[in-house]
Amino acid sequence: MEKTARNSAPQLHVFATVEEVLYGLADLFVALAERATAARGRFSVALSGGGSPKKLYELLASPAYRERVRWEQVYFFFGDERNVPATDPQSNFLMATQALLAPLGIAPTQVFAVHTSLPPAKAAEEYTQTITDFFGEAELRFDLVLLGLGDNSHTASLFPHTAVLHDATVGAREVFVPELDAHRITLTAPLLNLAHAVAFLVYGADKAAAVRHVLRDARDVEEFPAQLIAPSDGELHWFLDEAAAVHLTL
Ligand SMILES: O=C(O)[C@H](O)[C@@H](O)[C@H](O)[C@H](O)COP(=O)(O)O
Repeated sequence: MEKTARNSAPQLHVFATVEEVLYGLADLFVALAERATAARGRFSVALSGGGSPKKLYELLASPAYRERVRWEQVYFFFGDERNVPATDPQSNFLMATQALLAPLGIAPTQVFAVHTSLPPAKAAEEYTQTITDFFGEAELRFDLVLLGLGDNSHTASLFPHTAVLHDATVGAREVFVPELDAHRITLTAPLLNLAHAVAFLVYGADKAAAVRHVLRDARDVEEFPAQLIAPSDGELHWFLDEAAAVHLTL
């Protein structure tokens, strides 16, 4: 049973079980893909990394969902990446490939990975160009950005007390994917906030404090970077299980 709460910005979708959370977000994915392909002939999605989304990707690639999306029109990017080889277990690209892209037979031309074989600064510069080239003269707006939440309230690789939190360098045509440090590359909050839709997937009691910090505590983006995520002209969804949402009153 879903409990939803619409307030000024985030749409909260709280479910009793993780399975229901995953199905709820998978249904949104399908709906957004239909909307985007009808409007723009394609669906651009920035995938999140870490452990939480793996089950979502496996569900989308399962018989329950694989026929409900026109995958040949879906283009995959990464909200952040670790600076490791694409064969490294820490690679977000590897996780998405194993859980989603390979099972669906997604063509390599539809997948835009960070080239972590390059030095981080070069990889960031090149990925910036990759993103701007993809959108070309069209609006520089992902149709969907998927995000997770760390127990320290980071999202993507926007970590507390780091300079990238203040990187507001998204202009008409310039997008910076700054090197966070020698370990990661991340899309910046201003770029993520251009999306037509952003969806957080957060489950488990270990995330409950971070969820409260981000959604209920006073604004303090240095401490709670995920508070930076507020699409300027798009939807913001939080898909949560009850354990992660325990401190929220709906
Ligand atoms: O590359 C990453 O790890 C993600 O971009 C990161 O922001 C992740 O979403 C959170 O750290 C939550 O990770 P879990 O889902 O593993 O808890």
